[in-house]
Amino acid sequence: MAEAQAFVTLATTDAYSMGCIVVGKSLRRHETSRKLVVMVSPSVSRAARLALEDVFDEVVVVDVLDSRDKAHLTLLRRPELGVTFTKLHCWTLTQYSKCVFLDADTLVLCNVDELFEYEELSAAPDPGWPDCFNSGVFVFRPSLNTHNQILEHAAQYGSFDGGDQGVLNTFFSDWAVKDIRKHLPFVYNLTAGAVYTYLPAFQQYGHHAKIVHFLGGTKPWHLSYDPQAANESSFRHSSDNFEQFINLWWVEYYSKRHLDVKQDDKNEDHVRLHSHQPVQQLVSPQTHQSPSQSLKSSAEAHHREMITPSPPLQDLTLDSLTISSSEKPEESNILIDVLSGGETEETPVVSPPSEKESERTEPETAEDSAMAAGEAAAAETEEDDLEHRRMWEEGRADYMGKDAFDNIMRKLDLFLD
Ligand SMILES: O=c1ccn([C@@H]2O[C@H](COP(=O)(O)OP(=O)(O)O[C@H]3O[C@H](CO)[C@@H](O)[C@H](O)[C@H]3O)[C@@H](O)[C@H]2O)c(=O)[nH]1
Ligand SMILES: [Mn+2]
Repeated sequence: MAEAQAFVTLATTDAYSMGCIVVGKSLRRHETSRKLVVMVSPSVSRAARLALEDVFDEVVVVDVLDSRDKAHLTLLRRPELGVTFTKLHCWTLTQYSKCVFLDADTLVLCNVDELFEYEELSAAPDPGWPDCFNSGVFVFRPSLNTHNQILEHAAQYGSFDGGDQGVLNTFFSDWAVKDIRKHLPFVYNLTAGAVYTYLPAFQQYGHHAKIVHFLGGTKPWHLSYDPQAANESSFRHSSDNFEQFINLWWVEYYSKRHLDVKQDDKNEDHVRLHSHQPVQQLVSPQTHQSPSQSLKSSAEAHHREMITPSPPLQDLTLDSLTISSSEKPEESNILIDVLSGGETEETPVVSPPSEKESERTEPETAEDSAMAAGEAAAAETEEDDLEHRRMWEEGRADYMGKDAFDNIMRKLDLFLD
């Protein structure tokens, strides 16, 4: 019997592939010891697949399954979700004994390998109907037998929401009441909707978020940070708490770290910092656009990204920076760099991906950006900084305090001055 375990995600389009990249990178950032698998349909472009291969241990091509259940999908107002039946193919990954499925629109905030201690079918409640589980994060055991049974069940009963979540909830129909151990804590599948409907709970418990799920029609890759809109009270009211996660999503999307630490070739030399590794590049989210404008431009940016897998910025190596790489032998974390003022030798280059090449602002020299970073670092005492870093590494980032969106933005902006 297979012993290996894996995190599994899915993309049937290039846009959802962007999400998978973030799922994979965020799992690697937090040093999962499990394999990473992405299922893709043949409609995913070659460029997108190549980008996925950099992050995932396995890219598995699967056929698209479609519920074609217009009636129910219309009820859900999401005509595109029939294709989520494709998710059911995850049960065919029998080279693994146990897996954790993560939707492509999730972002992992800390190491969540403990999820493998749960049994099939474990999942968190859906915020819309808590007696249903949300199928964006679930623990399962691959089995061709179960796969067949679920497909037969789907053929016979359909899906009450037209997507996989409806099928899975009627198939694992005793989830709500049978075994509380199969209820994942909500922090493993924290959705924006829950923030809006129960803000005090988010303020109380949001610090413990482990996986954020961008459930709904608008995904991070459709959006960009808009500081102007964020200051308008209506916008602020509804979304300022969740907005920071969109920013983190973009930071993760553009981060380059961890691409070369796939489990297979993971060894000490790879994991530790090495002076000839390309310098971490960080591209801040797009700015100065209304959400509707950015919908269009981020699609264009995505297009660019998929055609040219590397970001449209020049690659720097540590050799081109004047700061010594020997001062800090520890692998640094790009988010820590940003949050703590970027005082490490791997000063990230921050530049907004603007529509026109000429609009791009870049630090004049690496020294300039390093100096700005140095000043920012001085504002924080070393002790605070160490504690902050330790908390971050333990996955206890204070997204609503020190690591709040505004602080991240402020520190990102320092690099642009
Ligand atoms: O065109 C698509 C649409 C979806 N997906 C994949 O299917 C997942 C689910 O779709 P998503 O857009 O994330 O759905 P949600 O907005 O999260 O909506 C809910 O409803 C869906 C349908 O039941 C469930 O699959 C979700 O887990 C549940 O959270 C995505 O994350 C992708 O992995 C694709 O690859 N291509
Ligand atoms: Mn989802």
